[in-house]
Amino acid sequence: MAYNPKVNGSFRKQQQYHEDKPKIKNFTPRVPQWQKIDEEISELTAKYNKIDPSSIESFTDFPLSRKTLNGLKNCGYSAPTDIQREAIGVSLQGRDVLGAAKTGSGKTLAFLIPILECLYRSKWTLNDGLGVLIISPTRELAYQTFEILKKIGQYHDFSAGLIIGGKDLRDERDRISRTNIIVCTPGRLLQHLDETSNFNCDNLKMFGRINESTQSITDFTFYIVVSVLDEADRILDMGFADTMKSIIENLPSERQTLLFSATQTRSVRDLALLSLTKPVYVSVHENSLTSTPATLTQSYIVCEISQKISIIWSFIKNHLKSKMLIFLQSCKQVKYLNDVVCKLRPGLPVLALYGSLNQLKRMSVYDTFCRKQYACLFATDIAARGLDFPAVDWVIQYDCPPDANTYIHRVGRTARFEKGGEALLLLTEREERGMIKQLEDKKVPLNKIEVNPNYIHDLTPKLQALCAQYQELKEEAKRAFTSYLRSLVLMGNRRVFDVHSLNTDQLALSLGLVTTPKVRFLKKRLAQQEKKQEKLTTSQDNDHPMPVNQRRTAAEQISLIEFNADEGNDELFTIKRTEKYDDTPHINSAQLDKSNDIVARPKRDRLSKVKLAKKLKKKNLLINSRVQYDDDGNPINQSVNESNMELERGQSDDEIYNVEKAKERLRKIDEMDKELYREHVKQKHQVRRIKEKEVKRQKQQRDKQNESSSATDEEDTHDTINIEETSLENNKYEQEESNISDDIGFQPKKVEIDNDDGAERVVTKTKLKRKHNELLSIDTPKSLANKRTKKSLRKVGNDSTTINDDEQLALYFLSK
Ligand SMILES: Nc1ncnc2c1ncn2[C@@H]1O[C@H](COP(=O)(O)OP(=O)(O)OP(=O)(O)O)[C@@H](O)[C@H]1O
Repeated sequence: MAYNPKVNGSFRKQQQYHEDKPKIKNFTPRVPQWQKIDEEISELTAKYNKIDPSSIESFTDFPLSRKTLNGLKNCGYSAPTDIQREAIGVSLQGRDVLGAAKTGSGKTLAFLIPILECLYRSKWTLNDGLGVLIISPTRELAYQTFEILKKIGQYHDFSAGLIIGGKDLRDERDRISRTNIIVCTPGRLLQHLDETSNFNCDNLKMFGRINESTQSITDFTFYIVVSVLDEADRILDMGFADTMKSIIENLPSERQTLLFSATQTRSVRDLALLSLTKPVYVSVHENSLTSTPATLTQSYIVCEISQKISIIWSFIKNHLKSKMLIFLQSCKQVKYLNDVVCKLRPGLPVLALYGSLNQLKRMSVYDTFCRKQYACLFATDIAARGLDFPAVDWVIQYDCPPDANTYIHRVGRTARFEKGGEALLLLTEREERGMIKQLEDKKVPLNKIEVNPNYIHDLTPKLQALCAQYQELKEEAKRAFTSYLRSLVLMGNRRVFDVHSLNTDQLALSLGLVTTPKVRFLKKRLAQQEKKQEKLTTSQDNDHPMPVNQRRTAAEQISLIEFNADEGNDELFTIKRTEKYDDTPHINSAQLDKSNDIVARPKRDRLSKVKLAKKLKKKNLLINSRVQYDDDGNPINQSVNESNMELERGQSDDEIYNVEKAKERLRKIDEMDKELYREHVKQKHQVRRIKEKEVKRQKQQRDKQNESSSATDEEDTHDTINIEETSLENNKYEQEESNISDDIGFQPKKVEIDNDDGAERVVTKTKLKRKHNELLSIDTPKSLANKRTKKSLRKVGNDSTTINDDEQLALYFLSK
């Protein structure tokens, strides 16, 4: 082998290297991953009880897992906000939490961080199924929360799913049982709980609670769920309360519950519904001078209702370099204003977000508005809570909010996380009187401003022209008009919202409608109120005769009735939302620990069916009686009803409600029915036989006449053929009739020959049927007896008499 200095040289070097190194290497075994995780978990849990919120400056000061800290760092979150500092510690300790902080203060992370930690600590895997439920009031908010969860939880191995309406249910069903964290809306969650067979919350396994004696997390044997209610007060509001109740029934009783909102609920009823265990109330801005962000400038304008649309149009035209969110009360108003403003081309992107929009469109509008620098978004209250649209400059409330809480959430879409923003509220005079007081009570600082009339561009003529040009737009305007009035009626607070004080003609005109649409529900409502007022006056006159000067005026009484509607007396409409914050008892922080003792209000007993039936019977009302009528409007089957009554009469309650007796009674009625039916069939056959005989006889007569006559001209032959065909058809038709068809759309003609003058008459199937029914309806015992006698007479008589008798009998029946 030839010498290669390069190779040989390097070989020598290698040899030298190996000779220098010690021959036996010290082997230190690698620590397995699971052991590292175990060590980290025990290290973290040991620190939970030592968390001191006041000393925390960065997220790394919390005992959080490396994966969570990395996720937070990646998203640019380093220092916690006030609510995060206060709430994360207690949540990690396994306590139920009621978290309250101003809008845009970072409540979302305050519950997302503990839930990730809690799953990590219990070594949750994909196979363990559902561990955490996050419930949001709107689809957009659920979507937004899901997106943040994905970002901060990117280093964890948990599965998360977004369960909201408007998405493919089957797809959700397939994956739901394998999902660890579900972010959902209440309705859709309940649908899955009801319909998805492999989805239940029974075997939710979660981290342990604080051990009462040692004050440390030692007990890992509990099976519990962490449920998070974002915008808790809204979710527990009247619209969702029933759904939430059903959801909570499906959750295990051992669970940790976190509730967050800018306007936190402390109503006893809500807390009883959730059955919280010694909840901790975390409110970081309770002592703040205002309940809205300090960086938010708020003002309001008082104007006529008819001026609103022109003011908004002028505002948009003057703020083309802004991002604005305009709130309206109903979907139809949003749709109309959006369409109108789009048609008028203001010079910036115009969007609309409302509940009746399809899900894909909703998502795309949400994304578009997030991305745009300058845009105008018309929206209903689905955009009022929790949505974190970046850099919104203006929030305008075109319609007065239903209550102060809704106001706070609406304006909270701007001035988020220490950024600036402005809010403008449009009010009518009446709304100003009622609403401003409420807002002041809630610590909302507002300035009244005047609008320079020179800046208002009157939009009415343009709208009228548009409505005249586009029929569809006109219809939309009508719908917007009606839905606004309806929304006013549905508002709980009658001191602020009075539909009858509105000038509806002016409102319609301002929307571009020349004539005011008729609103039936308003008329009905007025009539109801008048009735009530009359009753009130008469009862006052009768019960408490009062001097005239002390009696209430009609207007006062109407408003009194309206206020009564606040208490749920409104019969025509149901109140959508009540101001429960004012009328339900509240619970303070000190009392929260005792909230377990709260007892749900007992339900009123309902009348059972038997009790109801007995009550009706006492009043001599016949239960489930039905009277049927024939074509001429005469009652039929009366005999059965009567016999029912006969049977029931004279029996004691025990006999009537005895099942065996009832069965016996039904059997008797059945027998009677069968007997009647047999009689009917007999009559039917009898009549058909008579008719056949009659036709046969007529044919024979004609044959005889034909034979005897010498006339053989074509016309006569033709006639005969016609008649023969007709009679054949008659037979055919009778065959059909005997089958009693229900096909009323098809009416074959029947030619009937008048016995007196031999003329042909066209009879429709309906007429025939009626006649047939008439024949069948001869079911009185007397007529039956007559028929039987005639039949027996025919039997004993000779042939010729039989024919005559039959003919007479047939005529008798036909003339009936
Ligand atoms: N620790 C933090 N550091 C920096 N930014 C944060 C922090 N926490 C939250 N934010 C930002 O603050 C903004 C508002 O947060 P979030 O939506 O959680 O507020 P919120 O209190 O839930 O508001 P709302 O009451 O309207 O629901 C978001 O843009 C979020 O990214």
